[in-house]
Amino acid sequence: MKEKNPWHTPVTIIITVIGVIAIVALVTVAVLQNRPLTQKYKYGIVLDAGSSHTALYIYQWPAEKDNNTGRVEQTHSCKVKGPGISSYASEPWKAGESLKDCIEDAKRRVPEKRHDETPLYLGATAGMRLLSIEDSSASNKVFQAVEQSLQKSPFSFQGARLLSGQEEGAFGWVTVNYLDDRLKQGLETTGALDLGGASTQISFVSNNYDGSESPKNSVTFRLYGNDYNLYTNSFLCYGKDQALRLTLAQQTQSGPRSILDPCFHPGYNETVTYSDLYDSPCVSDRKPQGAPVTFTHLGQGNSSQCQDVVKSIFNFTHCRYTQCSFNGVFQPLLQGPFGAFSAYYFVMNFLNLTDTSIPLEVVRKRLSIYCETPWDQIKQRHPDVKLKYLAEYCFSGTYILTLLTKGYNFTSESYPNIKFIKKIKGSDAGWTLGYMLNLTNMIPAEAPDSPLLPHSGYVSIVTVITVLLFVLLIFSLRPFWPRCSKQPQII
Ligand SMILES: Nc1nc2c(ncn2[C@@H]2O[C@H](COP(=O)(O)OP(=O)(O)OP(=O)(O)O)[C@@H](O)[C@H]2O)c(=O)[nH]1
Repeated sequence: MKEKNPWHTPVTIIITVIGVIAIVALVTVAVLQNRPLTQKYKYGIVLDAGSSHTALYIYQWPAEKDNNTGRVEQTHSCKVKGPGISSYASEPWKAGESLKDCIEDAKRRVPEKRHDETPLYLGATAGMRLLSIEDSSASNKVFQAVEQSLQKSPFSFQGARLLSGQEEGAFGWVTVNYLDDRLKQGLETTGALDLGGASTQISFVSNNYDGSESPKNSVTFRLYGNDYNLYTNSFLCYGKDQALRLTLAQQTQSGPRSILDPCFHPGYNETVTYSDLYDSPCVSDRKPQGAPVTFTHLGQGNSSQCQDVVKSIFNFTHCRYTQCSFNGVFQPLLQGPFGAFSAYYFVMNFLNLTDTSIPLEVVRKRLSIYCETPWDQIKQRHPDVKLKYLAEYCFSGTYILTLLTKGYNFTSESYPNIKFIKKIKGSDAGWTLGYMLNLTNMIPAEAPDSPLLPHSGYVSIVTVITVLLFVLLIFSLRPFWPRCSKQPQII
């Protein structure tokens, strides 16, 4: 006598096997079909041809996600050796040559098969703005030389052009807010403070600015379905190197043989050529007549006098708007947090003053102690720092505080809203990323449709439904289940 197990009928076995195969097939298809493609990247390269130097930035983003925010990141940067391209006005070909090492570097960093589809841009800022004012033919020749050089690269060269101060300010603002993921989420935006060598930019959104007062300061954007009315202004000649020229020009108007500069350390002593100092459109019209060839630049290290001489390069006397920053330029009320980058960061970081929760008065006191320190001691303390940078930190720190408080009207209350930053999530703060995002149309005007479910959600739902179907199938086979009767089936 043998007990017959109903599960062993051929029909049940076949249905069970098919059921199991179906489940495995369904889950496999769900996983494979919806698996993110093996990550392929696209690349973009931007050259920032600044007044003091040129830098190359490489960006990358997942190939199938061009339109999504927060996905473009800087993977590498290369500092071009030598000065900015505007310094090659008398030998333009050298401007093109100077870029070659960084282009070679980029060729190694970007996968070879992506070279020809990688856009390459060069944007020139205040140094070239000044050169084009001074000598437009020389500036054109420099642009031609860099274009010729970049056309020879394997990348897809999209041209070299001069950015307006407004573009520089606005793209810096886009970069900061893109990297902070504020645009896509429609969050309150961060203002951008950029201090270059030859110009400085301030850009922010203010509720009391709709662009009607001083329309030249207005830039409007529609990004991810949100409208922004941005206030931006670029001050040519108020980057830190040109501002230093302005203060030195102020102190040498009578054509002296030596000056005792309160913004340089006691014991500092350098010979400066008048023609070098006045070789910039920012000061050239003020060159004193009959001055000797050189003057001796002596340091005094007197912070309050330094503040006075720095203040004197700003004009606060006329304002034809409801309110102004300086030099008669309109500025609405400051609003929200601010990111301050480029030289703001280099200088305040060196001076150990990036913490804006330190009261402004304490910051001033610390800077004044630093300025009063003799030059020999400063050099001993910082043997590895480039002497040119080292000599100027007292001036630069004083200039930054004066620009922020007297120029832009930051107060003890609003100063903590400033954050001195170099990078955000690994990418340098600056105009280059915003410029590339704009030219590659990577920030859509309207919010992109997001997928209904993430990949993992989709796989989980298919798995749950499949398991439910299997359980149903098992229940539908109830007639074949072994009965719970005590009577074994007799064959
Ligand atoms: N201390 C210090 N200063 C730096 C460093 N790199 C650049 N600078 C100086 O900081 C200032 C601003 O530099 P950048 O932001 O590169 O300015 P830029 O692009 O040359 O100038 P613009 O054309 O006006 O935008 C210049 O005076 C530079 O000489 C650094 O690593 N340390």
